[in-house]
Amino acid sequence: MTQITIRRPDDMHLHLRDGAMLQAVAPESARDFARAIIMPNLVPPVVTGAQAAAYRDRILAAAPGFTPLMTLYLTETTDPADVAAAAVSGLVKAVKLYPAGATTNSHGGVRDFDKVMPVLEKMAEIGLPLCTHGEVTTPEVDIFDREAVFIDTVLDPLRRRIPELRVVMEHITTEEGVAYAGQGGNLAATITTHHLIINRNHILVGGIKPHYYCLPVAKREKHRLALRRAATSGSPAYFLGTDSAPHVDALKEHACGCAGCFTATNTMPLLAHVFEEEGALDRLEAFTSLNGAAFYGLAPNEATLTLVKEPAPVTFPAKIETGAGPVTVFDPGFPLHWRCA
Ligand SMILES: NC(=O)N[C@@H](CC(=O)O)C(=O)O
Ligand SMILES: [Zn+2]
Ligand SMILES: [Zn+2]
Repeated sequence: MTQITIRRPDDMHLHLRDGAMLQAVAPESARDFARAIIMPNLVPPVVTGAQAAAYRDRILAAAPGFTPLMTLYLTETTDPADVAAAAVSGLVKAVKLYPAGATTNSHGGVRDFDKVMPVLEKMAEIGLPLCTHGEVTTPEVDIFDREAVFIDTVLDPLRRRIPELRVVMEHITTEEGVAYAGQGGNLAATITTHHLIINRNHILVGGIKPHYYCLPVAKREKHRLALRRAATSGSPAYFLGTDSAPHVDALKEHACGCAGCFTATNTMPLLAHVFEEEGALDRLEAFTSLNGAAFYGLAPNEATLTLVKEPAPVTFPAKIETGAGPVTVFDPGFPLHWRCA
């Protein structure tokens, strides 16, 4: 097949940042995607409905025609009434849980779950999903085990406490995550583009590759293969959340480099490549354009996106320029023949 047309995709986990970075990266997503669940880990974070409304306006100004689906950053002092009002008005589509210290700008996140129970109970009542960065921060737990330990010691107990809570396990990276999310029902998971392509060897073999470093960190090959089976299965429990997370090169190529891969520019061609490799191009649309919308109770987009396979490799810019400095575009390390028409 040399061409495929699908419903216009949605990115159910996206970092757009703010200011000059927002101006540069928002059009990169808007080119191919209709909507995105917008992560709230700004500095300072998007905590209140009023902050989400103001951030939404800044995104719309940077990418007219793109539909940002806003989220709130859960803190131990989040007001359940403010969350409920922002959800009922249609402004906010989810609340994001960052265990304190787990990832970029997560220091204001949750330490004591007892303190957020009233918010979570309210969310369960009104059907507002909780998106989780699913890694424990316990220093003793190995970084490659932090997702699996989170599922056993945080997520599963939480879901037993509030069975009605709708949960999206964000950016799963392990076969444990695939299996747990596969229970479906009020549970689902996003999978990133880059975790379908790289394993931990890509980060570490032959020299450290800072642009492949993200959180949760890529795992062993068997986990990448489990993610590929899940993403291409067609199961409604799995959908695309790119976690495209721009950091300027100066902060990636650094003695203590930031976590995040920037995939907004070439995600759809990369996914066409992956799904073609798996013999599952007919299930690309479910992953990128149907399953996530269904979980969030949204109609799929009416507009379409056509992907074309070229005989010769297609090139993408190695970097995009932003007012804050250059940002390196994710390089899969293989020739890519797909492009968006
Ligand atoms: N994924 C990442 O490695 N980084 C994200 C944060 C996150 O999604 O955990 C970021 O905001 O930079
Ligand atoms: Zn995260
Ligand atoms: Zn993220």
